[in-house]
Amino acid sequence: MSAVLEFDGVTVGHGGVPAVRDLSAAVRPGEILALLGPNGAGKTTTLLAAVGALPVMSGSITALGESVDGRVERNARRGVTLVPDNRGLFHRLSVSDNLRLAKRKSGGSIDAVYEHFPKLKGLRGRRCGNLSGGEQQMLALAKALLTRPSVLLIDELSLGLSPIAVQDLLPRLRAIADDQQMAVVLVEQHIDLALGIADSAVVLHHGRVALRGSARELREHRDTVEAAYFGRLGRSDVAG
Ligand SMILES: Nc1ncnc2c1ncn2[C@@H]1O[C@H](COP(=O)(O)OP(=O)(O)OP(=O)(O)O)[C@@H](O)[C@H]1O
Repeated sequence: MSAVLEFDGVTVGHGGVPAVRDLSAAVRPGEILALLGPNGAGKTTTLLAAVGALPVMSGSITALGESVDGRVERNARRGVTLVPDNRGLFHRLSVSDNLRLAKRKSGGSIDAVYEHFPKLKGLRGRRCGNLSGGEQQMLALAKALLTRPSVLLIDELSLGLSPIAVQDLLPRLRAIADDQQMAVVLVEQHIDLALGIADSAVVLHHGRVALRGSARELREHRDTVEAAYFGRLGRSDVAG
C-alpha cells in the first residue's frame, strides 16, 4: 500500500530559520510513525508543517496524494488532523458538548467514539475542565477521531500524564489505527511506550534525523536510540 503521508527532503522552520532539516519519512494507512527527540528537536514544527500551517523551505510534504503546503483548511477537510499539545478543548463545556461541537464540523459518529472510549460515555455530563489529565487526553483524541482522519498527527498525547494513563491510552490508539487504517504520526516523550505501539520511528536531534528504523529494530537497539536522542551518534550511524 502506498504512503498517505510523505516527507521528502523537508526543511522547515520559523521566520526563515530552519528548525528541521532534510527530513524524509513515509507513513502508510494503519501505520504509526513515532517522532522522538528532546525539547527543541523540531517535532512540533514537523507536525505543523504536515498540516500545512508552516510553509516548507525546501523539499515537499504530500498527504493523500496532494501537497499540503499553505492549505490548512483544505488539508483538515481531507482528513489530515492535528491533536495539538494544548489539547484544543473547551473547558467550560461538558464532554458531550465538546464532542457535539466537533461532530457539527465533521459529521462523525459520537456513538462510535464512545465505543472506543467507554469511560467518556460515563463522563459525558461532566465539565471538561473538571476531567483528569488522562480523561482530557481521551477527549482530545475522541474529538480528533470524530473528523474521521486519514492522517492523524498527535503532539505529546501523554503530556502531564502518569505512565499508567499513557499505558492505557497508547494501545487504544494502536487499535484505532488498525481498525480505521489511519496513518498516525505520534510525537511522544515516553520512548519505550511509543516504540511499543509504533511501526517505525524517527529520532530528531537539533532538527536533523539522528536515527530512523522500524520500531522493532529500534526496540532491539535501545542504547542506540538513547545515544541518538542525546546527540551522541555520528552521521554514519544513522540507519536506513
Ligand atoms: N514560533 C516560533 N518562532 C521561532 N522559533 C520557533 C518557534 N517555534 C519553535 N521554534 C524553534 O524551533 C525549534 C524546534 O521547536 P519545536 O517546537 O518544533 O521542538 P519540539 O521538538 O517540538 O520541542 P518540545 O519537545 O520542547 O515541544 C526550537 O529551536 C524552537 O525554539
